[in-house]
Amino acid sequence: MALFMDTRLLLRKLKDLRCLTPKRHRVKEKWAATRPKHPPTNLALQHFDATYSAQLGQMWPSVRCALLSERKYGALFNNFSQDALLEDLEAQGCRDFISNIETEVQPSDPADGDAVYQQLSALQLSPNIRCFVFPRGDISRFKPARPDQGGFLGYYLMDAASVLPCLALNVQEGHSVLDLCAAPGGKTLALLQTYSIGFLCVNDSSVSRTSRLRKVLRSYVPKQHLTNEKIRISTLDGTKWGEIERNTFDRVLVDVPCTTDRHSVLEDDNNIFSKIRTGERRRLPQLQLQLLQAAIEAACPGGEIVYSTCTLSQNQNAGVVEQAIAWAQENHGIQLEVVDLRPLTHMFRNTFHFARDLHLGEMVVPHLAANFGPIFLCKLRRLT
Ligand SMILES: C[S@@+](CC[C@H](N)C(=O)[O-])C[C@H]1O[C@@H](n2cnc3c(N)ncnc32)[C@H](O)[C@@H]1O
Repeated sequence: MALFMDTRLLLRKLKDLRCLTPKRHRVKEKWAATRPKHPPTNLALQHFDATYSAQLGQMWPSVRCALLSERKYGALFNNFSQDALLEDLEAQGCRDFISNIETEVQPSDPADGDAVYQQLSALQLSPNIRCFVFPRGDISRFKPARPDQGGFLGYYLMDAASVLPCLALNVQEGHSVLDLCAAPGGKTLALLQTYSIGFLCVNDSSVSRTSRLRKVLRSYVPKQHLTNEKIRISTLDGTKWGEIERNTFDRVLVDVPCTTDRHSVLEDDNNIFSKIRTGERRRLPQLQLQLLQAAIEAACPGGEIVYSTCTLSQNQNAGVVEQAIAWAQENHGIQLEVVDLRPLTHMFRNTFHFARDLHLGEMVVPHLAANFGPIFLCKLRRLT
């Protein structure tokens, strides 16, 4: 009997060996017929090779390599969970990169040390946001988070650099905050960790993504923090926000749709470089501009806006911000100042690889030893 089974197994194996099947009898596998001739991931890479080699010069080959390699995650710690996870995470060898800044800030040049420390004390970071990462060069993965006794998950896995726009937003006690493009909700969750927000408006034009966001909030945040007095969730077109609520919010986060560079080179599904989405992709800078304009109008005078993307593209980053600043001045007499985020990048320079000498904003660039990003962020303050 055993001999019979072995023979059958052997025969099946032999059948699998294509080299033994005469060519005329070979059948093309199904995927070969349905796979697009030009997979979107290839188109994305071709596009990036053309634009980023010009934009990033010598840096592009190493950034490209990191972009194509496995990304690193951060575990956004959920302060609403009852689980004693801190020790567990630390025992795994990871650390909270935000509270560990004391050890990171060691100005190599004592001459510029004072200036850096002055800037650091001026930069009040949103309190209570904690995000754990494995050390530089360590590519260990986090286990999926488990629910605590109350059913709340202990951490949310996301690109650790995505926390930077939330930190830069600098939410203070009682602030009213608008998260204009919020789904699936990683940054909303980070903002809620501050416990400081007076009222939070969460919006995303996509109904399906907003339901994911609701699910995320239910899995991490107790009901008493999600009452109508504290939070409002909407599915409006964010570009129209200026027509709904002007001069209202102390803080506005506008984390716009973009070419999501990392996703675009790795996943064919839902890829903005697929042929049928060419028009949508070309219209992105215009949509991003309209969303940033709406965010500027929604902020109150003195209020602050953080614009963020997950692309390296200059057109979708500094290009959009420049146009929005000019538009606000010319059409609404709104004066904006660009807030210097160098203290923030200095603070986290041991965790992330930042682009050097951008003329506007800051950018986390993927790097094999610290494979986070890309994340671009630029902070504006309304002076009028
Ligand atoms: C980069 S994602 C936001 C990610 C989110 N901030 C987070 O941290 O999980 C961009 C979002 O913008 C939304 N979006 C696209 N067009 C929009 C519009 N006109 N108004 C509002 N949201 C829009 C998309 O549905 C998408 O969820």
